[in-house]
Amino acid sequence: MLKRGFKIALVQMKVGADKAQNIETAVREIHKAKSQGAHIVALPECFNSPYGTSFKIALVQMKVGADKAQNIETAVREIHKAKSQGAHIVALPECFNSPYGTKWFPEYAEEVRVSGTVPERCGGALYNTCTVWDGSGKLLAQHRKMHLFDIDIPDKITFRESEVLSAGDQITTFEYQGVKIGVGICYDLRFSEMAHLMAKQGCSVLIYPAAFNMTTGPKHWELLAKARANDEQLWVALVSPARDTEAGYVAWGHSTLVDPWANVVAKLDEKPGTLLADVDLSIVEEVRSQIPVRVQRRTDVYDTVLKTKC
Ligand SMILES: NC(=O)CC(=O)C(=O)O
Repeated sequence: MLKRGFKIALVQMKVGADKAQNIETAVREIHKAKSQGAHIVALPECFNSPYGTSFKIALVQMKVGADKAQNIETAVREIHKAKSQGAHIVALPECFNSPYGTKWFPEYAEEVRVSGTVPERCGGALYNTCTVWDGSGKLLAQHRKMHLFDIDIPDKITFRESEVLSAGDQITTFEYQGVKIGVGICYDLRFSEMAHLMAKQGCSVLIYPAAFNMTTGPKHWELLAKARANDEQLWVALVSPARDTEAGYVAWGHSTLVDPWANVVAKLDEKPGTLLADVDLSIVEEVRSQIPVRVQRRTDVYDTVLKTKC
């Protein structure tokens, strides 16, 4: 029957935020086209997802103070603002509800799951935990900081999260509207193995709520974001609290978005503000196909393996 020609149907359908609705529309149109004699039916690119190849991310670099209710109010206001400006994903800084410091974590810890990154109390233990939620209030992911920030730089900064916090032991990734995203918290950024395992699980974007300081921030913040982006050929977003020079722990600020070529595409200074930018996922494929290190690894000689189950 196809020898002398055939009927093709090109379905120009509406693609919205509701994945199930998109699939229902596609199936209905396929059946309709078939009943009208179509031999081949084609759907648009990313017919199940509104992003196409890009989405908008908002990194909320907010002022975090001692007033927990005020911190939460600021976060909620900034989330609404970012959404009204078209953001699909909004990220808050590490410990957005609490001053960053081991003496504060027990007081500010939450037993119920709270969005963003907060000190979490679970039974007798405290964690530094990030949860991710979709627009309908469904929990998509929960990450407990896996690498605790225990450092000692004489005359500069000594910090020992392990005095009060327990470490998580899970790699955390989630899928939102067809995009696989990995989450790490602050010191986790320093561990290339963790980023590599998230990339191996299919991530195109890594988001790190973080709070580097005035010693490590200028030295390593941007360097590490670029390193992870370059190593794994994906997007890296770092979101910090704004700098408060009166605080016990002074955050570096400079929330940053780096593309898979390791270009810094957007960066804030130290003041409160929201970085709103497009994340173009086609660049992930571009870099990975042009510099194909992912398929050139000598996994016959070495490997990075996950030892806990996700
Ligand atoms: N605060 C952190 O967890 C990490 C940090 O400041 C650093 O690695 O430097």
